[in-house]
Amino acid sequence: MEESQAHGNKLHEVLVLGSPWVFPVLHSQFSNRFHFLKPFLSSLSLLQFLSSYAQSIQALLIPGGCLHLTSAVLDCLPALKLVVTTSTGVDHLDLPELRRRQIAIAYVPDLYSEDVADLAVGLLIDVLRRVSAGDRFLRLGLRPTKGDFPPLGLKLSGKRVGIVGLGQIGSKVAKRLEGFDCKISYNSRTKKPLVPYSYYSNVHELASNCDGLVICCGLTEETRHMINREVMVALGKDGVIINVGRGAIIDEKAMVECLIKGEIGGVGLDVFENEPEIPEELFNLDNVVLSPHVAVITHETSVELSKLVVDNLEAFFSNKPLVTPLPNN
Ligand SMILES: O=CC(=O)O
Repeated sequence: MEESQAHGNKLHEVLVLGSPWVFPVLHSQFSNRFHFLKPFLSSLSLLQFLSSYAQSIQALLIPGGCLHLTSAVLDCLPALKLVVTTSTGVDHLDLPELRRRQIAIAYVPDLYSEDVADLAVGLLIDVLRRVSAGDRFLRLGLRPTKGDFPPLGLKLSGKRVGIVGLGQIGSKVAKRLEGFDCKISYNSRTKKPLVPYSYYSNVHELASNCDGLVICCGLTEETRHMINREVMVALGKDGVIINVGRGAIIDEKAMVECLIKGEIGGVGLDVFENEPEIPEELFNLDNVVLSPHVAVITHETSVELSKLVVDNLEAFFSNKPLVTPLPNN
C-alpha cells in the first residue's frame, strides 16, 4: 500500500508467492512500477493473507520448486488472470486447473541452461574429485604432512557419462563434458537424429553402460522415480549421480539406502524430492555434495530474469501478448 500511495497513482498489484530468488532485484528496480504483495513477510498464514488482501489480484509471481499452486490457493484469488513462474520447470503448477480457470502462464524458456550445465559439471567434478570433502578435511585441521590421508577421488577425464534428458541443459552438459574426453550417451523420449552420442531408450541400460548419470530432464508422471534402486545398482558401486532436474526423478529413499550400503559411489544434488526438506542421512555422508537449488541462479541471470518478468507483467497489464507464454496453455 505504502508504495502506491507514495507515487500518488495506483500501481498494478502483483502477488509474490514463495519468495522467488529474483525478488530482491525486482523489488529494488521496479517497485515504482508495481505494488508487490508479499505474504512471505506476513505473520498470517498464506490462505489468511490471500483471503484478506488478494481478492482483486490479477497477476502473481511464483518460483519453481517447493511451493505448489494448489486449487486451495487459487480459490482465494477469484480475480487471477496471470501466473508468471520464474522457472523453466512447471511441475509446481496444476496446468489443467489453470487452463480450466482461463489463467494465462508466462515461464522462463531458456535463460538458465548455461548456468545449470555449468553447475552440473561442477557437481560432477566435486563428487568425483572430492573437492568439498577435501575442504572439510583441511577445515578439520587434518594435514597430509601429519600422516592424515586426504580423501582420494576418481578421474573425470575419459569417464562414460549418461545424460538423462538431452534438451537445452543436457546438450550443454554433454558439450562441456566432451572437453574432458568423456564418452557421452543419453536417454530421452526419442532418439535425436543429429546427435553423435549413443542413445539408450531405457535408463536402466544407460546406467549399465555408464560411470555416471547427469539428470537434466523435467519432472513428469513418466520421469517420477525413474532413477530407482535397480537403475542405481546397475550404475554400480563407483557410479555417481548428479541431479539438476527435479528431486522426485530419483527415488530419494532408495538413493539414501544405496549410498549407506555403498551400492553407488556418490551423488551431487541441487534438487530434493520434498524441498525444502533434505534427508538427514545425507549430511553425514562424505560422498554427497549438496547444493540449495541454486543451479539457475547467478548474478547475471537474476538481472535478465528480472527484466523478463517485468516485460511479461507489462505486456499483461497493457493487454498485449505475453513475451514468454507457456506453449499449449
Ligand atoms: O529449477 C528451476 C527451474 O525449473 O527453472
